[in-house]
Amino acid sequence: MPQLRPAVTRRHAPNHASMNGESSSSAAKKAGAASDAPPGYELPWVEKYRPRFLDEIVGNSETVERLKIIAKDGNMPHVIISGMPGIGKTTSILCLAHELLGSAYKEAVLELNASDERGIDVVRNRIKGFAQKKVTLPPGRQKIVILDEADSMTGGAQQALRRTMEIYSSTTRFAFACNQSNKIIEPLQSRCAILRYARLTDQQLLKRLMEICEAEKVQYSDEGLAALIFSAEGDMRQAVNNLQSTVAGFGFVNGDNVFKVVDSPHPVAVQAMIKACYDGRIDQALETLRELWYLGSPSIYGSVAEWMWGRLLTAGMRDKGYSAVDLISTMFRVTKTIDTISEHSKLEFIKEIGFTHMRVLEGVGTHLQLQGCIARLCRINMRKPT
Ligand SMILES: Nc1ncnc2c1ncn2[C@@H]1O[C@H](COP(=O)(O)OP(=O)(O)OP(=O)(O)O)[C@@H](O)[C@H]1O
Repeated sequence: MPQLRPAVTRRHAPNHASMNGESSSSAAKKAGAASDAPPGYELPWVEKYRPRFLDEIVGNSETVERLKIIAKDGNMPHVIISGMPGIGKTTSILCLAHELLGSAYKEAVLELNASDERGIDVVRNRIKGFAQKKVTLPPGRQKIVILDEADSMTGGAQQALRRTMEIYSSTTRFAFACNQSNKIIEPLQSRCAILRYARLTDQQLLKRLMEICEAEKVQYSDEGLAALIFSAEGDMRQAVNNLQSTVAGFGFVNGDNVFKVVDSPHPVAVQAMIKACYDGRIDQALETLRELWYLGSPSIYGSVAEWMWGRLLTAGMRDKGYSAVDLISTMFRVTKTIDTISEHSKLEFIKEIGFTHMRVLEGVGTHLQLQGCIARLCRINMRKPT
């Protein structure tokens, strides 16, 4: 992952488009921007830059190659695409359907997602009705039923699909997108080709973000892009949404602005805390923790009144108030990326942070819990007294 560098290289995204004599709209097209929005209406960038062709999909290249072959040859099998949110599963299915069906898309595709009713009645009526419908298609092409977020369909509705998928398979194919393929019942899984999408790498996110920055003429720093990538954790939708929110809120994408938008602890502060633990500087580590936690909970003060006083007196000074879950998960992610800690200590740190994370999730998300974690991290590298 690109390291968060304290030195900020301020720059304006070079407008290669205009340098090459291209307009910014053609740069946007290069980044895959959809151009059918009415003038003056700004689409969310995740929609504006949703890939329209399989070629434009970033990452998971082997799986996307398989889809391209299907798009070329036709005769699409029933497919399940599974993976974490925001990595291009739905987009891939939509691109595939467009490439297979072209202008017949509107007539020959039935798209249902979690916002539609998808109980057993919909399977019996709408899906069956669509499967029975006659549509003239090029040879070797079938109608497509796209079931997005299929893992939230009821068991009964999934059971009801079994026969429909078989009876109408000569004219209708099914494409499921889901986060967890194990939530799709076994009989459906066995009827489908299962494709798994992995989370996107930092380089893949970076490349796409830079393309969008160029198309939108966004002002950014390297540190800002690294912060977007860090907070997105491989989720392209999150990265693009956070980019747009930061631009809308601040006009300039740097680390501080991004972390304000995503409202998570600044990794540079958390990194300093972890390094202090590694060096055995417990007072400093606890002080950083206090700054991040401070005023997060009245429990560290004698009474709520005292806590309110504390808030008033120190308002604007150290009002971070991050929750235990935010802090412990950032500690985990930051520890993974610190290069200056030996591999052995890193593993020990991650183990300790993992145990604390578990306790926090069990309900004990107190300041004391995190202080205990810091103390144990400091102990890892301490030499035993001789
Ligand atoms: N691989 C990718 N390449 C380019 N853009 C992507 C990719 N993945 C996601 N995006 C961007 O994120 C948006 C959401 O992607 P998509 O709907 O395909 O996610 P998903 O994997 O189906 O997520 P969910 O599981 O939440 O439905 C797209 O409109 C696009 O802008």
